[in-house]
This record gives sequence, C-alpha cells and structure tokens, in this order.
Amino acid sequence: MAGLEGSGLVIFKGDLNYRKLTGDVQWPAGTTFEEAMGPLAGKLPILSLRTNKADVIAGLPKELVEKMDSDRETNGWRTNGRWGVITFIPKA
Ligand SMILES: O=P(O)(O)OC[C@@]1(O)O[C@H](CO)[C@@H](O)[C@@H]1O
Repeated sequence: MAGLEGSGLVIFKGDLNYRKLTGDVQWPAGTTFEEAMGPLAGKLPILSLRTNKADVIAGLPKELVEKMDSDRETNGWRTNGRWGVITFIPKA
C-alpha cells in the first residue's frame, strides 16, 4: 500500500485480485464489500473490475445473491466467467 495513499483512484483488475481484496472467503450472501475487505476499506478509493471465476462474492444484495445461486438460468454464475462485478469503494 505504500505509495498509494494519495491516489485519486486505485484500480484492481481481475478475479485473482478480487479474491485477494476480499480475503478469498466464501462470504455469507449480503456481506458488504467493506466487511470483506477488512481494514483496507476506506483507506483508498478503490475500483474493482472482475470477471467471476471463483465462489467468493461480496457487495451484492443478499436477495440477489440467493436468486443468482438458485435460478437455473444463472447456474454457475460465480465461476463460469460469463458474469462479472464492478465495485467502487470510496475513500472514507
Ligand atoms: O480476471 P481474469 O484476467 O479473467 O482472471 C485473472 C486470473 O488470475 O484469476 C483467476 C484466478 O482467480 C485465474 O484463472 C485468472 O488467470
């Protein structure tokens, strides 16, 4: 993080970086991105661009995650690379 403190925007690209940002944990549906990030949340303005390739997901409404997990049409949405998430966490 050294050297990034004054940044206007820090962009994280990719599934692996998303997993690093969120601890690579299978969070309960409805977990906020800030909760998943832990102490880094609010320290920098962060934009995360990610194509979903792993089970970990955070920052989406609980109802949406549960619907995506259970609907046949979205089967595999967490891992099949056909869905993505864009997340912005401002500096506090
Ligand atoms: O975001 P991208 O470029 O599609 O995926 C980045 C990546 O490092 O994340 C995955 C591991 O989580 C790898 O399969 C893949 O190479």
